[in-house]
Amino acid sequence: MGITRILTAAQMRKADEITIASGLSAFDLMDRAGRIVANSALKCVPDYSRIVVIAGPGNNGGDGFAAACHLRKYRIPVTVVSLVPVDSLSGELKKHANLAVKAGVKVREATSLGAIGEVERWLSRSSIVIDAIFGTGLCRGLGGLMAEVVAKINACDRPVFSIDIASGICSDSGVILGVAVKADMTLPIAATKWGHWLAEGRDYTGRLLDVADIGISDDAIEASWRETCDCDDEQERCFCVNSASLINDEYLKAAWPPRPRLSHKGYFGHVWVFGGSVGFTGAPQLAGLGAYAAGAGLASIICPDEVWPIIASANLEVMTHPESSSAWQKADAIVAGPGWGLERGELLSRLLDTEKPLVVDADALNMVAANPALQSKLANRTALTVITPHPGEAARLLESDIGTVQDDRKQAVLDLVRRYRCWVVLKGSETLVASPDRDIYLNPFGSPQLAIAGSGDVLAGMIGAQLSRQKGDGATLGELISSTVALHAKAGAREGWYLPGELAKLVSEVRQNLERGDGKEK
Ligand SMILES: NC(=O)C1=CN([C@@H]2O[C@H](COP(=O)(O)OP(=O)(O)OC[C@H]3O[C@@H](n4cnc5c(N)ncnc54)[C@H](O)[C@@H]3O)[C@@H](O)[C@H]2O)[C@@H](O)CC1
Ligand SMILES: Nc1ncnc2c1ncn2[C@@H]1O[C@H](COP(=O)(O)OP(=O)(O)O)[C@@H](O)[C@H]1O
Ligand SMILES: [K+]
Repeated sequence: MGITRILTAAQMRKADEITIASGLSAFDLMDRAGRIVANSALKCVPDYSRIVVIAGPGNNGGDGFAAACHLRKYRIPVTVVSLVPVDSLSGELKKHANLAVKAGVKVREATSLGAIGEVERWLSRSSIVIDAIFGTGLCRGLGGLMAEVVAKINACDRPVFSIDIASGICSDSGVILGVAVKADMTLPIAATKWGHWLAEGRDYTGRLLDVADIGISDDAIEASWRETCDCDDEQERCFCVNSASLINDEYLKAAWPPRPRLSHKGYFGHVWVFGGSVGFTGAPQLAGLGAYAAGAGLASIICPDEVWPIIASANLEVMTHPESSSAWQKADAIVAGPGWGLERGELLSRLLDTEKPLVVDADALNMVAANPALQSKLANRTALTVITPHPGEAARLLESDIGTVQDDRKQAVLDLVRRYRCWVVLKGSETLVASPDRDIYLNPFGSPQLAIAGSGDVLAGMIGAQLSRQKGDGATLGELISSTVALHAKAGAREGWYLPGELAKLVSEVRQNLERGDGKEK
C-alpha cells in the first residue's frame, strides 16, 4: 500500500503541468483517467445497460468523454450529456469528444434551462450516472442550469459515480458551492483532494475509491507542494503545507512491530501523567490506561496532594504520586494536562523547561492559551513536544473561535504549527496531525462514538506511550504520532457502546493484533 497524497487544486494543476512538461501529453492523461473511470464504473453496472455521463465545460468533462469512449470498447450503450455546446470545446477535450462520437457514444447537449426535462429523461434511462461536471477547477457557486442539473442527478435514484470529486464540492475546503452532487462513489484522479475529507465533502464523496494512477509521479506531486508555496521567507514566515497524506494501515504496522521476546517493561518506556484535580480525578487515570493500552511498559501519575488519595486508591495499575514526589524526573515521556485545572501554571512551566518528550493536553493547553510566558516557552522548546487540542482548545490557542477553526481545519493546524512550533494533533472527525515542518497526516478512521468525555485523555496517554519508546523500531515520528491517532480511532470505531475506560481495552486489542502481525485488526 503506497502513500495516498492529499492535494489542493493549485497543487494538482501544478503536478499536471510538471507531468505534461516531462513529456506525457494532456490528451494521454485524460485518456488514462477515462480508462480507469470506465473500468471502475463497469464494476458497478449490473448488466450491459445504458450509462449516462453528464459532462461539464472543463477537463473533468473531458475525462467524462474519454470514459464514454472506453466504455464503448465493452459495447456498453453510453450517452454523454454535454452542458456546453460540443462545438465550443477545444484542445484535448474536443479530441476526446470527437473520438467518443466515432466510438458510437450518443452525444446530446443540454445548454439551457429549457433542456432540463430532457436531462431528467436521460437520467431515468441510465443504470448509473457518471458525474463529470466539475472537478478541481470549480471556482464559484453553482447556479442556473448547472444547479438544476445537479438537483436532477440527486433526485434520479440511480447510483452516481463522480469523477475526481463530487461536482459542487470545493476541492480545497470540502464546502458545498451552492449545490453539490451527492455521489455514491468517487474516483480520485492522481491524488485525493482536501475536499474529499473536510467539511461536507466527506458525506458528498460517498465511497472513495483507490486513487486512479494516470502517470503523475510522486516526484511531480512533491514538486507541486514546493512550487505552490508562495511565501517570501522559507525560514520565518512560510506555513504552507510541505506534504499531506492519509494515514493508512502501513503506518500502524510500522509503529507496532512484534514485541522482542527478550524485551522488558523498561524497553517500552515509562510515561508520567501530570493531571487530576477536585472533580476531575478520572482524567489522568484514563491517560494512564491509554499509555498502557498503546504499549507503555510503565505508567505513573503525579497529581495535586488533595486528590492523591482518591486517585491512588482508584486504580492498581497506574502508579500514583503526590506533587511533592520527584520520582518523575526519570520519565521517558510526560503527558501534562488531563483534568489538571488551571492552577498548575508553575509546574507546567517547569515541565516545559525539561528536555523530556512532552504531550501538552487539555488544561495544560488552556493554561498556555491564557499565559504569554507559557506560550513563549512552548514555542521555544527544543525537546519533542506534541499538543493535542480539540477545536475549542485550538480556538483558545489561536485567539480565534471554534467556527473559524472548523471551517478551515487545515489552516488552523498550520496556524498552530506556526505559532507553537511543535507537533500538533487537531482532534475531531478527521483528526489532523502536523509536524513542525508542516507535513500533514489526515486520519480517515474513527467514529462519532468517540465523542464522549475522556476519550481524549486516553489518546493523550497513548501518544505519551509512543513518545516514551521512540528509541524503538525504526518508525518515523510522523508514523508514531499519526498511527497513534489512527489506532485510537480504529478502536473507537468498533461495534457497540463503550465507556472511555473500556476504550483503552479496545485500543489494546487492536494494538496486540498489530504486534502479532496477524492482520486481524478491524
Ligand atoms: N491535464 C489534464 O488534462 C488532467 C485533467 N484532469 C481532470 O480535470 C479536472 C480539472 O479540470 P479543469 O481545471 O478544466 O476544471 P473543471 O473541469 O473542474 O472545470 C473548470 C471549468 O468550469 C468553469 N466553472 C468553474 N466554476 C463554474 C461554475 N460555478 N459555473 C459554471 N462554470 C464554472 C471554469 O470556468 C472552467 O471552464 C480534474 O478534476 C480532473 O477530473 C485529470 O484527469 C488530470 C489530468
Ligand atoms: N465525531 C467524531 N468523529 C471521530 N472522532 C471524534 C469525534 N468526536 C470526537 N472524536 C475524537 O474523540 C476524542 C475526544 O477528545 P476530547 O475532545 O479531548 O475529549 P476529552 O477531553 O473529554 O477526553 C478525540 O480523539 C477526537 O478526535
Ligand atoms: K465530478
